[in-house]
Amino acid sequence: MSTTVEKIKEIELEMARTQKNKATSYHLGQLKAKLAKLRKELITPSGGGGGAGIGFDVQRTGVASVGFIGFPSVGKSTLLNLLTGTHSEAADYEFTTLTTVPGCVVYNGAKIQMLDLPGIIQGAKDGKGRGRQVIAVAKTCHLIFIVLDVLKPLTDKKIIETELEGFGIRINKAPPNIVFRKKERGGINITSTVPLTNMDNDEIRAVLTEYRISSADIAFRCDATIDDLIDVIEEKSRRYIPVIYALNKIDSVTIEELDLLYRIPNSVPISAEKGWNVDELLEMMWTKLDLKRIYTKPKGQAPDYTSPVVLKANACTVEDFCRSIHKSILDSFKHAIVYGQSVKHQPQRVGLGHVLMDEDVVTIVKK
Ligand SMILES: Nc1nc2c(ncn2[C@@H]2O[C@H](COP(=O)(O)OP(=O)(O)OP(=O)(O)O)[C@@H](O)[C@H]2O)c(=O)[nH]1
Ligand SMILES: [K+]
Ligand SMILES: [Mg+2]
Repeated sequence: MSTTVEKIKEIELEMARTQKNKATSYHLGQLKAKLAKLRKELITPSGGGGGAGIGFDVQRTGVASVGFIGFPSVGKSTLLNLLTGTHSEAADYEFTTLTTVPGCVVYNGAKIQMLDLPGIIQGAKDGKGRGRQVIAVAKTCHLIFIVLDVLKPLTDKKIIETELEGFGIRINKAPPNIVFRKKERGGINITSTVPLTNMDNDEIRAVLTEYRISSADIAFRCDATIDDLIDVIEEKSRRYIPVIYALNKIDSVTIEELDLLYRIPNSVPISAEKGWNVDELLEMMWTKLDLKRIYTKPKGQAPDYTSPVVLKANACTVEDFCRSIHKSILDSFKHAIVYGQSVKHQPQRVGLGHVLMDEDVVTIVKK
């Protein structure tokens, strides 16, 4: 019996050997689905526990978390220490950090947890080093800093992206716009609002057969690839997480080299050791986290701009606002009065379902 890792290697080899054409598309679709299933096997913790493992589970605090991923000695711990004032051992030898080290930064009034992690190496997702535990922690974060050494950013970037991808993390990407509904009967019904140029019916059929799906409605609303389809079928094991590339150690390159680095999308060149350009990194972090600051205004008083209630973009209704203060508020809630971007009239009376925007000012009126 070969191991899961060996089986994956065999399939990857076979895919590399198989030319993509009309005659092979069914076979390739089948291989891709098989690969996705094996990967899932690999990343599902055995023994049923959902935790990442000893030394990797830390108490989670704050409204959002940022995980640090990178090769050994790129400066992850130095960066954590700089941003949060925590002490995580930093040294010039690899694998200095062996567990998750949490720190905390308050930015725009929002408490954000930062998680320094051990370095990963190529093959991490297949169980090399502690890669699987490390990536499992990153998968629970709202944002990932991929920390790269500026002296070799592009090769490292590619390797790390592949490791995260293999673990079901989709970076800087929205979920594919595919509506997938499994049914008891009725066969496969495929519709699309745009021409599908990346896959043919044989490939789709192969994937569905591999997943033993015989009845489903599938509506493609984007020019999806077969990998997108698999992601939608495997929805539960996928996470769509924004990433910032922190290009560290810019104190060791020239201005000309720095200029080139700025062309990498979603990247911020920094020096964790010298504290250079940290403001830009935090600003981009804030943008990517997409948090909403809501200021409370007690009736008849000035708004409190010092300590906003911070909400996530996917949960920022008036109801979410009330809940995050105290759920008992909901019992006596009559309506809310809102000033800010989310309302047309200043102020405007709204109900629990109203969606708030960044820097809105809210007064809760009780029954
Ligand atoms: N020149 C320079 N060196 C840096 C910078 N940031 C970190 N270093 C050095 O790089 C080495 C590794 O730093 P660490 O912070 O331990 O790196 P790490 O990524 O946490 O390493 P592991 O925990 O082993 O994976 C140390 O010698 C740091 O002093 C930087 O901005 N510039
Ligand atoms: K180190
Ligand atoms: Mg470290």
